Amino acid sequence: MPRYSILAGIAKGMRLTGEISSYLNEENENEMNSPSYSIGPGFPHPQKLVVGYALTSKKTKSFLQPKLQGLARNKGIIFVAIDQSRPLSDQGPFDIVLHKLSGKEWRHIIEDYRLKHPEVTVLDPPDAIQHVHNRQSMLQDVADLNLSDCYGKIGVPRQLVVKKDPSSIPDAVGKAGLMLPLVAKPLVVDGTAKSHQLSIAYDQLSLLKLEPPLVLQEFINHGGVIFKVYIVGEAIKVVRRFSLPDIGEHEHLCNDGVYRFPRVSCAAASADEADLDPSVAELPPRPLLERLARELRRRLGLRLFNIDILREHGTKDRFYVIDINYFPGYGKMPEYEHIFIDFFLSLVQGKYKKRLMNNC
Ligand SMILES: Nc1ncnc2c1ncn2[C@@H]1O[C@H](COP(=O)(O)OP(=O)(O)OP(=O)(O)O)[C@@H](O)[C@H]1O
Ligand SMILES: O=P(O)(O)O[C@H]1[C@H](OP(=O)(O)O)[C@@H](OP(=O)(O)O)[C@@H](O)[C@@H](O)[C@@H]1OP(=O)(O)O
Ligand SMILES: [Mg+2]
Ligand SMILES: [Mg+2]
Repeated sequence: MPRYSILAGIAKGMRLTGEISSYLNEENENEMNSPSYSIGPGFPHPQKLVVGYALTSKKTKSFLQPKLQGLARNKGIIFVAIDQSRPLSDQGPFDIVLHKLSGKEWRHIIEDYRLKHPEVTVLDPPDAIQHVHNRQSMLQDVADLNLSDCYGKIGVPRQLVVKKDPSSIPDAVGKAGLMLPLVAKPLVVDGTAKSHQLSIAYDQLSLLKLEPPLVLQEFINHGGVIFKVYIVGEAIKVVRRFSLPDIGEHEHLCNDGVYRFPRVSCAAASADEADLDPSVAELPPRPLLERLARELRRRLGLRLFNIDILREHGTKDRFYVIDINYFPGYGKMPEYEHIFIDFFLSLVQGKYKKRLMNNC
């Protein structure tokens, strides 16, 4: 029996008798002794909120930290691992499904599940995730936004997509009017280390050495600090990270070739406490981020993502979005545990209210 038909049943005055425990597989049975959550005033019956998750082991470790699990348990939220070797519909029932796995097969499984179980909140829809797995389409929605007069200007760097034939790159770069140096990024982000292998091309000749399919993006000097804007539903949290240093005239002239660079901004070390030039360190204006997050949530159809933003060095309010990631490393986001718990509760409260309205 789907959990939400139970909610609707309760709303109509039915009593709940031990049905929930049959939902939980054995390994979670002792969770039944933990507290339950109440989904709102006038709704006294306690419930368990079950979050099924299908994540890589790396993600499970970084996201499902003991503190999150403990706080969640106290609020009546339990996490249940999805067994990928068994049909998804035979598992649960879940209130929420969290997932980040690569491959077509998983996409089909989760899409099929969404269609068959509209009562379950799947975070997030596979098509919406696919959209941000391509470095061209991921930034298109930002480019389409006209956020030029919202406490600052926000756009995307000029960029060019090269699908094949590296010999055509210098010409294409010239025609598109892109200025060197350029950041070369694999077109598709598929969760592999290779899809995060970026390089800088300093001169025309080195463009021939690049391996399409890729995106060539103008390098934006930003004072070595990047802003990572984490979004969890309605919540927004910004952190500073160290990034690449500026490329001045001198560095540009003295370098040639293609330089691979490491995943500098992914490192856990935060730049939040560093002694930085205030004009570089100042966070982007809150109203700008709120507007951007709201628009992107709607346009992308995602609730769990982050946005990488650069401030052009020497400007106060010229910002560039350079990357959008689905279900990023939230474990590094301060207070992520409370933010997620509130988010999960808000999702079921929202659903419950909707059900009540429909039943009235
Ligand atoms: N256009 C740019 N101008 C200047 N620096 C850039 C630019 N694009 C990327 N960088 C630098 O390279 C880093 C990685 O770029 P990007 O975020 O696009 O790659 P990614 O592989 O998607 O990384 P992530 O681990 O965040 O998913 C950025 O954090 C930033 O330091
Ligand atoms: O490795 P971390 O935990 O930090 O998380 C990174 C995450 O890897 P994971 O999903 O395998 O965990 C990456 O996902 P893929 O593109 O490779 O799918 C991407 O979202 C990065 O931007 C995240 O770093 P952050 O932007 O938060 O610094
Ligand atoms: Mg990034
Ligand atoms: Mg990325």
